[in-house]
Amino acid sequence: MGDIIIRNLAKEYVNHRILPRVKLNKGAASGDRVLVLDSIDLDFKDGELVCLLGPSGCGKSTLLRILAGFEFYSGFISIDGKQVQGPSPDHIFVFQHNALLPWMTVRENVSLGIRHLKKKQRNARIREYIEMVELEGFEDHYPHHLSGGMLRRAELARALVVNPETLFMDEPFTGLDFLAHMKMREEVVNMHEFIGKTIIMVTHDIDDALIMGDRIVILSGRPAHVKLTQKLDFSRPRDFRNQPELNKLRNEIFLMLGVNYAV
Ligand SMILES: Nc1ncnc2c1ncn2[C@@H]1O[C@H](COP(=O)(O)OP(=O)(O)OP(=O)(O)O)[C@@H](O)[C@H]1O
Repeated sequence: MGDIIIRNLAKEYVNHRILPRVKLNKGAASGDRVLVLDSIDLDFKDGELVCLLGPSGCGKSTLLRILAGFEFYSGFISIDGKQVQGPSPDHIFVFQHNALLPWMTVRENVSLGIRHLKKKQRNARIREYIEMVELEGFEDHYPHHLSGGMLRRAELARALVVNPETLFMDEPFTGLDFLAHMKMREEVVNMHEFIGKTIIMVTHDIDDALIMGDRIVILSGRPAHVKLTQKLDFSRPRDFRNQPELNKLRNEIFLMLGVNYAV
């Protein structure tokens, strides 16, 4: 289960670095406070694929890190009925940039989260997930031998092999070329349909959000509040040319995010 409830969430950073060191030493001030998230209320259903959009620097990654238990916050968040108070093995984070360990092969990287399993069971799981992301034959390769798309797929396998209830993805397609991006997008949608886990994904790409999401959430500029939360009931595979309502929504979202003409 991966129901997520967020109530009255706020996040404030204290930025010490902009104060002169001498002031800090005298203890005259504790730093500038930056309110990043304010009064956020959201509900995500178990198994939903939710895409978070918003202007650069508004706090999308901050919200994702809070959900994954990496940041303190004020307000209330629960996942599957349990209040978020820190990281959990049930909630896996896929980072924006390659986070595979360079001194380990694909197989070793994928096995990281399941080292507690017996060898036979562990090997079967590794095989299953390497097949799922179509990396058969590359098990013994090191990350520097893989293309950008293969690295992202290996990361997905490493995240999924632990069978997490919830997956948090921070711009998972960063750095991929056009074709690899399209392929990965399709793979994540297929994988989501297959495994049915809750996925929360931060993206800059409005098209990714509309093609992939069961729901989109748009945050405002800082301090971010929820500007729009909308369920996407469009059939799949989605196509802007053949689904006029989807295309209309696309134009509205571009406008909402400050772009007058979507191309
Ligand atoms: N550890 C931190 N300390 C202080 N300020 C921070 C910290 N982390 C993030 N911020 C600030 O919080 C704000 C939101 O950052 P965040 O990375 O969440 O935005 P974002 O919407 O994901 O940005 P982008 O779309 O550009 O990746 C930014 O102004 C950033 O400078």
